[in-house]
Parts: sequence; structure tokens; C-alpha cells
Amino acid sequence: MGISEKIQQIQEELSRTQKNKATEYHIGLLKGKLARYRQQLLEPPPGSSSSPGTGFEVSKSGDARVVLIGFPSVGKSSFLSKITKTKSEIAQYSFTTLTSVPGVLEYEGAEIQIVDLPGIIKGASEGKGRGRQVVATAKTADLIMMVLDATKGADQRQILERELESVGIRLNKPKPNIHFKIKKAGGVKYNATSPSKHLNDKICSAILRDYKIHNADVLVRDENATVEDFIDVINESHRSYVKCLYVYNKVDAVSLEEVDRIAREPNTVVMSCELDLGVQDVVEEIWYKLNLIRLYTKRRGVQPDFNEPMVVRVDSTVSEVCDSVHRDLKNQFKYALIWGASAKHSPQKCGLNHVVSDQDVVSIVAK
Ligand SMILES: Nc1nc2c(ncn2[C@@H]2O[C@H](COP(=O)(O)OP(=O)(O)OP(=O)(O)O)[C@@H](O)[C@H]2O)c(=O)[nH]1
Repeated sequence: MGISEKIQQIQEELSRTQKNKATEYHIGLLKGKLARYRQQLLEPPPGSSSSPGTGFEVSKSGDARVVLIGFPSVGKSSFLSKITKTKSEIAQYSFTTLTSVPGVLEYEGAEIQIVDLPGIIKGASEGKGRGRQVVATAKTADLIMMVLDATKGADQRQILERELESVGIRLNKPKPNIHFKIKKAGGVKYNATSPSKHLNDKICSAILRDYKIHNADVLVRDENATVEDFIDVINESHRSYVKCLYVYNKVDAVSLEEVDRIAREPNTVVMSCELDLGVQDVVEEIWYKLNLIRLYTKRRGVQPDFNEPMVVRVDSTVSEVCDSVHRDLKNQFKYALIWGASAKHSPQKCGLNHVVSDQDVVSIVAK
């Protein structure tokens, strides 16, 4: 039996099995197996004929990467052509976007790479070659922007969410608060800081046995952590926790009440590419979600260049700033002078651990 058939069998068994106290152990095991097979499908073991997904030939450039995901004809190309310098073909028929078109969005001095993935990601979870590439690219995103058609039903979003979920991408979700460490000996030691609602020693040990892990420390620090969370923790290297912005296009074609209802959903913005409504709000929301800040670097005796900001992640330290300037800069680092919101007085002399703020001016003094 192939892996796809095994997956299907488990899915069928899961949908047949009633959820209750007596079956939770069995369901937990099935979910663990399902995650293991899905993983094998996405990343075949070395030596097998199918190649792993290596992403498209799109190198990650710029300050951040936003990946667009959506069904065909929802308006991804229209959006991309409005906000980036790369034009992609717009047609009245489906599947226009066959390859990913990297475009660059310039905003607040930052260069944000926008990648449009092929129409739909379905097939990715079935291990189809192209789907795997899509997944690999989506996993490198700083933000996933799910483009949805406001005139279509809620299932378009559910289908895409389920697809992303099944390939190990978690949307708008923090990493589970479970400590997990594989050991060389000593068996499985299960502990919880307060009684867990869904996890226990028996379920966790059984799932670990299925993964051929016989010695490990497990400490559940969140009483609401689920079996899925535990499976995610075991598979941590294959999971990506990515922010997602839901963008509903074509709001010109639905009623005001419907627009109002959609716009109130969390992490959601609405737009109409055709009428050029809300497109700028989407860009602002992308910037906000990316959590980027601008810094101005200053050389001694020279005014900083306020037209050329350096873009780093929010809460970056001087150490991270050095790394983004040059690989070796930290080796020569003596101290930094900082002017701006993060400085107690201007300039403040700081070390590598100082956390910078938006629009700070930074001068690195070398040894
Ligand atoms: N009513 C309405 N139609 C729109 C809007 N934006 C795009 N469209 C139409 O929707 C169709 C598809 O737009 P595209 O931008 O090609 O969509 P896409 O998501 O890139 O499609 P694929 O390339 O097939 O993945 C075109 O006929 C557009 O004219 C909008 O805001 N309102």
C-alpha cells in the first residue's frame, strides 16, 4: 500500500471514529501516524526517486517575503500589478498565473518581495511535485496573504487553511507551549505544570512509540495543549508558524452588509482591485503585520541618510543590526551610538544587547 492510500485510510478511520473518552487514545495515535505519513509524502526519504520540494527559483531578496495564496481568478495578479513593479498577465480565464512572479513592493523605504504562487495549492498535501514546491516556498514566507473572492462562500478559505495545515504550516498560531527533548536513556518522562485537558502520559508515550522515540522528556506547560500540538512539537523541524492576512477582493460585487461582516473577522481586510478601493489599506496592513522597523545608519561626522533606511525586525538588538550590515561587523564592534526613541539620552552609548526602536539613528563604532 502506498503512502497516499495509508493516509486516506487513516482519514477515513478518523472520520468514522466517534470522539469520546474511550476513543481519545486511539484517535491520538491515528493523528500521530497521519502526521508522520504526511511528512514522508512531503519529504521523501533520501535516495528515493521523487525529489524534495526546493521552492521555486525565487531567491529570497529584500527585507521580507510575502506569499500570495488563493484560488484561480480571485484577483491575485490584479493586486500584484497594482502594488508592485512587476506586471503579471491578467486574463478572463483561470490558471493564468502558472509560475511564481516575484514582484517588489516598496513601502516606507523597505523592499518587500511579493511572490504569487500558482493558482491553488491543492495537490501539495498529496505529494505532487509542483505542490511540494509551493509548500516549500510558502514555508519561507514572513507573511502569507490569502486572497479570497468576497462573492464566493466560506469554503474557499477552509479548503486553503486545511491544505496549509496538512503540510505543516500553522497560521496565526504561537508555537505550542510544550517542552520536548529526546534523550539517550531513561524512558519517556511525562510532566505537566497543571493537569492537561487533552494530554496524558499514556497518549504521549504511545505517539512517541509510533515515532520510535523511547527516551524523552515531555513537559506540558499549557493545560489547553492538544494532541495536535504535541504532534507538532515532535515534528518541530517540519512546522512553520506563519502570520496570515486574509484579503477579500471583489467587494464591489457584494452588499454593504456582507462587506461589513467580512471586514470584522480577525486578521482580515477587504478590497476591490477593480475600483481601486482598499488596496492601500492592504499594503499598510502588510507592513504592520511584518513588524518591521526602519533605522538610519550614520557614519562619524556625516549626517545620516534619511532617504535610505535600513529595515530590520521589531525588537532587533544592536547585534542583529550589525549582522544585517555585514557578517564580520560584530568582530570589530566597540560600541554603538544611538539617537531616537530607544535611547535614554542622545546619543546613548550602547552594547550589542540594546534593543532598537523604529526610526532610531545608529552609528557603529569599530575597534
Ligand atoms: N468585480 C471584480 N472583479 C475583479 C476584481 N479584481 C479582479 N477582478 C477580475 O477577476 C478576474 C481574475 O483576476 P486575476 O487578477 O487574473 O486573478 P488571479 O487570482 O491572478 O487569477 P489566476 O491568474 O488565474 O490565478 C479578472 O477578470 C479580473 O478583471 C475586483 O476587485 N472586482
